[in-house]
Amino acid sequence: MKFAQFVMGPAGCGKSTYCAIIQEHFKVAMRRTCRVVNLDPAAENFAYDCYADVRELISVDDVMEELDYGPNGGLVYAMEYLSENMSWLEEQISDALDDDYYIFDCPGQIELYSHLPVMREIVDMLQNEDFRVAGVYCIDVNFIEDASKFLSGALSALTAMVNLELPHINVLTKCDLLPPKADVERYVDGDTEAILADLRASTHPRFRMLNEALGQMLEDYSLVSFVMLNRDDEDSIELCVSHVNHCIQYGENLEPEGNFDLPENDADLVDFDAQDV
Ligand SMILES: Nc1nc2c(ncn2[C@@H]2O[C@H](COP(=O)(O)OP(=O)(O)OP(=O)(O)O)[C@@H](O)[C@H]2O)c(=O)[nH]1
Repeated sequence: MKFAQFVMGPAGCGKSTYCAIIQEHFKVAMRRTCRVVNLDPAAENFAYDCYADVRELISVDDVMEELDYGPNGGLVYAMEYLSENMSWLEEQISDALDDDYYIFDCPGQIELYSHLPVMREIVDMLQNEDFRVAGVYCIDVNFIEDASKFLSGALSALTAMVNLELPHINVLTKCDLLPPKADVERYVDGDTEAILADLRASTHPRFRMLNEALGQMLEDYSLVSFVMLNRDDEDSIELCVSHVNHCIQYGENLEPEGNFDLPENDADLVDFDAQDV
């Protein structure tokens, strides 16, 4: 069995940064390799060590230049091209061995998860290749400062979850930017009643039944809980990794790999045995 995270979320929510943080955590804290594959043909730059890059197959810039498409049409064209040339991606993962771990950094456009088949096709291919895949949906914590924004974010996460049918984790990114007294606990804890109370106070009464139906649906799908990720807080990174790994059952009984340089000072060693998976 091989393992993978499929990292999704709106443009600019911090997907690539999330991938870099997790790759670094694997390397330093767990001393295991984590290969990150860029699946965004519109990506510009990223901080992780990229194992394979879809832009070697096709980039949105090339599509826009050669076919005179706009950025959104170019992205859809590029992803459909990837779908027709799935052998490229199969080739990139062809040397994956048992217990290998991959992260796929996906494009953000919602239509790829709502009504285009390509992301589902990629997931199906990975599962056929013996990958156990977790869907990781990133939402910028700054965009859930009120209940209606939270509801929009949760519904877009639900779209991806329903479409891909993967074990699913929602991650609130950029928590280092939260002001000290920010009140996001109710969203993190999945307190649907508190969220509905906020919605009742902030939206017109004619939306009351709709809001309550949406709140009920989120509760039914257990979608109102999120893991907070603060890149400056190692405990929060570890918690996030352990949530994701728990849902794909990665890590039990795995030894660290022997090919990492150890820090000179033993005190710098991170206690990877304590990882809570
Ligand atoms: N302070 C802070 N900034 C972050 C964090 N994550 C991302 N950013 C910033 O947010 C911006 C977007 O981050 P990316 O990681 O490129 O986001 P993305 O979702 O991959 O973006 P697209 O690929 O364009 O959809 C960059 O300027 C990052 O430096 C974080 O955890 N903390």
